[in-house]
Amino acid sequence: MGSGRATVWSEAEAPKYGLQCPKKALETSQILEAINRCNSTGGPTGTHWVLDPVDGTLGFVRGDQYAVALALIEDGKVVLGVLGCPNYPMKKELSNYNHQHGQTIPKTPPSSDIWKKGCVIYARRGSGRAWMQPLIQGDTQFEWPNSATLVQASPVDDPSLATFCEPVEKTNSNHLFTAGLANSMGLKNQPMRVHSMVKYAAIARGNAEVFIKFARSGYKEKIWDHAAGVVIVEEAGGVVTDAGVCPLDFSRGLYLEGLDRGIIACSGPILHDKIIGACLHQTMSGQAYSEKDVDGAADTTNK
Ligand SMILES: Nc1ncnc2c1ncn2[C@@H]1O[C@H](COP(=O)(O)O)[C@@H](OP(=O)(O)O)[C@H]1O
Ligand SMILES: [Mg+2]
Repeated sequence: MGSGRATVWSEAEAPKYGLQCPKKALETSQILEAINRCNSTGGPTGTHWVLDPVDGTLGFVRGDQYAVALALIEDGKVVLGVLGCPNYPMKKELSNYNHQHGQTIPKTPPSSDIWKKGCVIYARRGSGRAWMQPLIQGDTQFEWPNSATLVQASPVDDPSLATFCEPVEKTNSNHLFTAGLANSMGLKNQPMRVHSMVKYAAIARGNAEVFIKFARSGYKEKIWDHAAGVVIVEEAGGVVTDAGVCPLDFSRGLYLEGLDRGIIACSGPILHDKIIGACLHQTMSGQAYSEKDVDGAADTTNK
């Protein structure tokens, strides 16, 4: 299951990850057959891997943030999430440096020796822990924990100190509505606009406190754009719901069916309560939340 693109993983890399290399190299037809087996449509029962091989395509083509996202869903619940973030630095201060300079990655790193580019962040449901480690470089053998470190969502619960992140593209989320929310909550920092599920990674490792995505009405969120990120944020201590305070429902097929307006991911319950309150207030006071409501630009296509 995935977003329709396929990556062919190099068999030669297998031993690096403690896996057995196939005795004979796979032929193209065998690889295509394996890819064709990826035809699950999800649902409430069974076990499914959910893969987004390039999440944040625009970020990828721009040389900015993107993620390779993998999640395991068992009977409709996400039990495992892994985010490979090739342009997201291990060092927290470097991610902050990027944000302060209005870009998600610096084009010129401050110093190449401290610039360990790229990380993998992952969590298992119920473990209460989320891990981060550098991408395996060169000939390094993968031997867990291989410099993996625990990450935790930020303890900040004062909105005036919190940073919120959102999609870069205003076609993907209503920036006007989120600016209104941020304002009514007293969020003072500039929004951190980041492509892809790296936004969930930023919450889980404490670079930002709030992630809000309010897509146009008619747009249906895909499970592969959120599954890995949600479990990672939750295990790192964060809270993720829709605007109606319901958990995201991964049991209803390829889409997050029944999603109430938008997605709100926070570093903790206090900020989450505040943003839900602000959201209610904003909706009651008639502020439109979807771009369609704002400018009539209905777009019901599901890319
Ligand atoms: N009109 C739209 N509204 C909301 N999300 C959209 C959208 N069109 C595409 N997307 C989804 O938003 C994802 C990117 O998220 P973000 O905007 O947070 O970077 C895309 O993932 P892909 O890039 O994997 O296709 C895509 O699935
Ligand atoms: Mg995606």
